[in-house]
This record gives sequence, structure tokens and C-alpha cells, in this order.
Amino acid sequence: MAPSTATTMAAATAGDGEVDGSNAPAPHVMFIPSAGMGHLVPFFRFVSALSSRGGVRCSVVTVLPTVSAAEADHFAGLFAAFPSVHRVDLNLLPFDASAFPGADPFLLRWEALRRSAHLLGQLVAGAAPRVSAVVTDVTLASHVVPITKRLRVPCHVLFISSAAMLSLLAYFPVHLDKNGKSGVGDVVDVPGVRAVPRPCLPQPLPDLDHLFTKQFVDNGRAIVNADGILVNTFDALEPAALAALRDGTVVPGFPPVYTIGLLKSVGSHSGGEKAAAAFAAWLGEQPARSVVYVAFGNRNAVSHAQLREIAAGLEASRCRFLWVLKTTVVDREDDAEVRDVLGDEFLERVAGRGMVTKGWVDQEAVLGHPAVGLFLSHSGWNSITEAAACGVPLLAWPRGGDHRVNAMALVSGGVGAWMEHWSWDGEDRLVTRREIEEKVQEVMADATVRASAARVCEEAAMAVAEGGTSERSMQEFVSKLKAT
Ligand SMILES: O=c1ccn([C@@H]2O[C@H](COP(=O)(O)OP(=O)(O)O[C@H]3O[C@H](CO)[C@@H](O)[C@H](O)[C@H]3O)[C@@H](O)[C@H]2O)c(=O)[nH]1
Repeated sequence: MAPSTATTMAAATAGDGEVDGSNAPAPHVMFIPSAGMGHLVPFFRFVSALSSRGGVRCSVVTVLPTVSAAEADHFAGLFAAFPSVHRVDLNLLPFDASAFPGADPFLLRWEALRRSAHLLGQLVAGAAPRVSAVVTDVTLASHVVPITKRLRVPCHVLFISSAAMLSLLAYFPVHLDKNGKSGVGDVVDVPGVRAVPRPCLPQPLPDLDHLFTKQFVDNGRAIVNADGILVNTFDALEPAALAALRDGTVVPGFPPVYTIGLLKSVGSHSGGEKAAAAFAAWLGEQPARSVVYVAFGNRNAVSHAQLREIAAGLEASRCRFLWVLKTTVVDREDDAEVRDVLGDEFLERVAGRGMVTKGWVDQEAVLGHPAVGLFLSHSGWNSITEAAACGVPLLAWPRGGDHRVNAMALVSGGVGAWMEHWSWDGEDRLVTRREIEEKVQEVMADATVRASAARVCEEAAMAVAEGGTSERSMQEFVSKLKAT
């Protein structure tokens, strides 16, 4: 198979690949990722993990055009690092977004992808060797699951958030059916897992006509018909949610749940080596556990007024910090300079003890650096899992979407603290510099939180080691693939 070559649909072939000891042809898994770095990063980690094990042919649908430069870089990085992973291009059909004024660009991309889903069906049906199984991103589940059923190809859903969030997704349609005209109500009580109060739900969810809600409900109904769900978590981190999903308490007849986490990068996928070297050099000069790493993911623009409070709070905390600052929703396509946002004077005052960047940072590497002692984060699930894998306590400041549900899971899992009353997107109140200063200082000094995060780190390592829960789950999944 030619490395890293794009194919047209008709020529989609995964090449000869490997065969297992029985001389049976290796199963061919076609991956269908979605958009947004928070979705692509774990998807690529899983493709890398599966590909590295050998004995499975992997092909990855690459949707063109990509939403951002960061996404394009990551696709290129995956195919360069794993030449045996086959690239299958899909050109999106034109999509008129005018019906959804002001909608989030990633939500629009998911909708465009969903409306091109029949093309995905042709890619699956036309591939050679025959596709033995599909792994789809959850955002496309309601379109991909029925297509694969028609084609009689097993379909697994890769769920890139917490098991807690998976339980909410699976149960939410049942909740709506039960509630009838009352709609969402004040609380969604997910059986066997937890009651999620309305203010902790993703913001658009109470609006049943919202595009997000429609996709959420459709996907929630569809995943029940998938052949399995792969979740980037591990049993000791979310025992209650996983047990309730597996034993049918959340939704009767729920498909098998495979815990495959915590996923880590294998090989190099991201650009920004120069920047990474600069941060590593600076981190290398800082005392152990002295730096607060501050980042709110790829999709969370924080208002300028709130950014100024964060800046003042970090400065007043007298802690060292590395801050990845973002002011727009699409990954890194952002023209404002750091000094335009924070001012030269601030940057001069914190010079030497604070680094601020708007570039792409290798977050996994930063969290793995011994100088980092705390992660002030929006609690996107990838950020939580990366911190957990490194034993870095997290101070969660949810901004939107699944963040508050994830924050509940991180607190019960022992990964860190959650500022429940700090406002998130759409709420007016600014979190003040004083609140940020005090909380950062408090959690930095909290030995109990630190010890708990260190314990989770050990448990995470055990889960993926030989005989660990996630390793066994992964083996079970691969055996199932080989049996198809
Ligand atoms: O400069 C950067 C910025 C981001 N990242 C990586 O990008 C990912 C960010 O993921 P996450 O922390 O989950 O945040 P979002 O980008 O906000 O992710 C989206 O997807 C997640 C998984 O579904 C959800 O939990 C989030 O709510 C949703 O916003 C992580 O792997 C980071 O390591 C970097 O490496 N460098």
C-alpha cells in the first residue's frame, strides 16, 4: 500500500495489511471521524493505538475541506506517522448554513457531514478489501449506524467524552419521551448514574428546536443500535456510570461498552515543534510543581473582560503560569495578538514567571512536565484525561457543552476541584480576579488534591498495562473485529 496517499471513493483500498497467525486476512476497520480538535485528537490516538498493535487494517475518512489549519496538520501528522493507515478522502457536499444563523461552526460542520452521510455509505460499500467494521464519531451516529445496518457491517461508536456524558446522551431521549409536553424540566435523573440539574446540561439542550439538541437526541437514540461503544475512560475512574451503562440501568439493551482509556498520543501528530521547544526550555527552568497551566481547549472563546480578570488573578496569585489564550471559536485562526488582548504592561510585569501564547501547544507534553502543578481548565474531556494520566490536579472552570457533566465526573474520580458557581458561557457574571487568585493559590497548596490526582495517575497506568481493565477491553474489541 502506498503510504499516505489519498484515494478516490472507487479506489478505496486498505492494501494487503497484516495477517494474524491463522493466515486469516486482517480485519479492515474504516474510521469516520468528525470535526473539532477535541474530537479528532482522541480519534487519532485510538487509530494509532489500534494500528500499533498490528493485525488490523485501518483506513481513515478525511473530510475535505478541514475546518482549521490545526485539523489539517493533525490529519497530515497521522498519515505521516502511520504510513500503513490508509487515507480515504471525502469531499463534503455544498451545505447552505443560512438556515442556522449564528450557529457554532463545528455544529454546522457536523450537520454538513450528516447530510453527506450517504457518501460515507458508498465509501464503506465500495472499499476493498471489504470493510469488516466501521468506527464512527458519535456526532454522526444517527446517520452512520443505519447505513452500516443496511450494509450489514458492524458499527462501533467512538465516544470522546466521559462515561457520565455518554449516560446522559443515551438516557436523554428516554427522559424526553417520559416527560412529554413538560420538555426537559429541572433535572435529568440518569438512572444509576446521577441527577444532572438543568444548569449543568449543555446550554442548548432545553431548547428542543435547537440544532444541537436535535443532533443530540437523534444520536442518543441511534447509539443504542450500535454494535459497541468505545469510551476514552477507565473503570476505576467512572465505576458507577460504566456499571449502569453495562447492566442496562441507563437504557435497557445498551450495546457493549469498551473502556479504552486513557488514550495517549503514539508517534508525533502535531506541528509547533519550535514553540514546544521554547515552552520545554522555560518549564525546565521552573521548580517542580510550581507552574499553573491555563487552557480552555480549542472551542472556547473567553470574553476580553474575563480574560483581563484571569490575567490579574494569575498575576496576584504570584504563581508561575503558562497560559494558552484563545479569543475565537475556530482553532487558532485568530489574528489578535497577545499584547492587544492583555496589554504590554501586563506582559512586562509577569515576564520570566508567566508565559502567554496563542499558538498550538503540545498540551500532553506540558502536562507531563514535572514543573506543572495545576491545570486551570474548561474541563473538556481530553484535557481531564490528559491531566489524570499525568497526575496533575485540575481546577475545573466549565465553559459550556459537556464541561459541567465532565466536572462532576472529575470530582468523583478524584482528579481535582470544580468551581460549581463560576459562570459559564451565556451567564453574565464575571469571575473576579480575587476569586481566581484565591482559588489558584488554595488548590496549588492542597496536598489532598495532589495526592488524589497522583493515585488516579497510578490507576490510569494500571488500566492500560497488561492485564488492566482497559487493556483487556481493547483485546476484547480486537478479538471481536477478528471474528467478523
Ligand atoms: O494548544 C493546544 C490546544 C489543544 N490541544 C489539545 O486539544 C485537545 C482539546 O480537547 P478538550 O480538552 O476535550 O477540549 P475541546 O477542544 O474543547 O473539546 C471538545 O471535545 C471534547 C471531547 O468531546 C469535549 O469534552 C469538549 O467539551 C469539546 O469542546 C486536547 O487533547 C489538548 O491536548 C493541544 O494539544 N494544544
